[in-house]
Amino acid sequence: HPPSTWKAKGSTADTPSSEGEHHRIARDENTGRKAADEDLRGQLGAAPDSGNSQSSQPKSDSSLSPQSTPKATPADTVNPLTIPSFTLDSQDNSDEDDEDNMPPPSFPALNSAQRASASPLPTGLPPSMGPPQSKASEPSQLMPPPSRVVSSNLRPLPSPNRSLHVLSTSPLPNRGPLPNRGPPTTNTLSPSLQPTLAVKTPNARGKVLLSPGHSPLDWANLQKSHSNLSGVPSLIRVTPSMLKQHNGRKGKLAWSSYEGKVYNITPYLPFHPGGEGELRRVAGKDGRKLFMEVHPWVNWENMLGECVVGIMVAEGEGQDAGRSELEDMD
Ligand code: HEM
Repeated sequence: HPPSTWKAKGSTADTPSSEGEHHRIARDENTGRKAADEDLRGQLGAAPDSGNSQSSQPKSDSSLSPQSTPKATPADTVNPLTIPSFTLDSQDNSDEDDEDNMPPPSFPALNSAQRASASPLPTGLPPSMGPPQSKASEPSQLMPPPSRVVSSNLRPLPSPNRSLHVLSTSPLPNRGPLPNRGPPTTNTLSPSLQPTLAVKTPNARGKVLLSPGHSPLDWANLQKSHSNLSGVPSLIRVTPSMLKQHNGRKGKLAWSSYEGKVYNITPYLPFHPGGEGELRRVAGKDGRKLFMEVHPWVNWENMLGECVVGIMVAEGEGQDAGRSELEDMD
């Protein structure tokens, strides 16, 4: 800034302006008009008469040319229009004038979020549906790529024993309910449907362990062999007493009747998925009711097709009676 002495000289006190306050301050800071003139002479090349620190400041200002600086001349000959104003107020006023001449600032600002959201997106979508392009362009705002699947991070597959255990404890689909072998917890079933006896499960898994070579497939293959599994040379007529005698005990065969047909269940005992003990319960008697309570979906005709002994007849009409009748006919 120019020294305050320039203000005192350039804009005289008789100039009515808002700079009067500054001029008074300038005069107060200096010793008077004489001292100010001495400073100006020093600036114009005249011999300085003192080492005043304030007089040296204008020398350092390269913008001040002695030829263009009118302040060395008497104040009455100076054209006020050519005198630049160095006061702070003048400088501020000039800036304000420049700002006044500038167009008003845009509102919202050209780079504001309001303007960005109000302007249509290049995709033509409404702003609410458009992707946050400005944010998406920043790498920090992008979704992280999916982590690579490493085999070591995967859970180990269940062991074969574990998978078998799960399968055994859950009901198989489309196979109907499992038999209730324990004591009844509820009394919702009719008395006829409730099991009369509690059946022990052969193992903790609730699945009967069949001996090797006695799987359902083994039984199917045995039936396909068309070997006579009935234990009789030909179909016979079976009386109720005859059926009762074949109860599978003490080395006797196990017969069971189903809807008028008599089957030799003896060879099927080790193949029965429900266990030999379960199947023995119907030995020597009609097993249809118990059979249907446990697994009505099982086709006993196909399962025991090669085990047919004969047909149920009334007492006194059994094989012996029939044979005698045939003998009588002969
Ligand atoms: C001769 C007559 C019978 C035949 C041909 C027979 C056949 C079968 C067959 C094929 C299965 C397997 C069913 C499946 O997996 O869906 C089975 C399971 C079963 N059977 Fe029999 N059965 C007979 C009699 C009986 C009787 C009288 C009882 C009980 C008193 C019984 C109790 C069971 C039980 C509890 C199962 C379920 C085994 C399991 O799911 O682990 N079965 N039977």
